[in-house]
Amino acid sequence: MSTVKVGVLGLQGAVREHIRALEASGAEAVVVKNTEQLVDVDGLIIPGGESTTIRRLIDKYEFMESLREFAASGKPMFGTCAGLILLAKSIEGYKEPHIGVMDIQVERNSFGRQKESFEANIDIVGIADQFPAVFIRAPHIVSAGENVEILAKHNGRIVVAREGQFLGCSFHPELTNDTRFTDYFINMVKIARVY
Ligand SMILES: NC(=O)CC[C@H](N)C(=O)O
Repeated sequence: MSTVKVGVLGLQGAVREHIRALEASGAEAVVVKNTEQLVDVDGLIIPGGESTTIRRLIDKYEFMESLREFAASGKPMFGTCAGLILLAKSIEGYKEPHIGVMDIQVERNSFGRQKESFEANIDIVGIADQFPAVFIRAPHIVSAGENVEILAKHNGRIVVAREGQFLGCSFHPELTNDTRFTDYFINMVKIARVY
């Protein structure tokens, strides 16, 4: 199977780190800075960073319609940390979601009583045992619709989920050298492209 091309939304956040991780996993990686580039990629990662800042830049550069069209096209999307918040259909304390395509409700900064950032080894169904997950002011998934598969929890809170083409996690897989999470998403993109 030929290489897949995966975009990383390049408005703010851990963009370079995802590019490096994708390349380490053998995919072609593109920093997406304008809407035309979306047409050209087989899958898209929305990185971690600051969800409110990314949202402001999505509006400023008029990305929202194209992102929703991308989702409607069925191509895989992977949101990490702030990216998970951007994909969610519901955000606790907010009237409106951002992109709002994945059937989950999230709460921001929800590991607040622990250190601001921490690492934990977690088992993720179908992806990895003992994955070194780096949490940085991380959100968690409060509830999920019936078509959402819960793939991992940490301290009883949902931190990884998948709904068909949408994959989301609370932490930063791109900040470790463990390629298993990125490999899994690349595989989703390969399968989506074949069928
Ligand atoms: N590391 C992250 O992406 C943090 C997410 C950030 N706390 C937010 O709410 O957007």
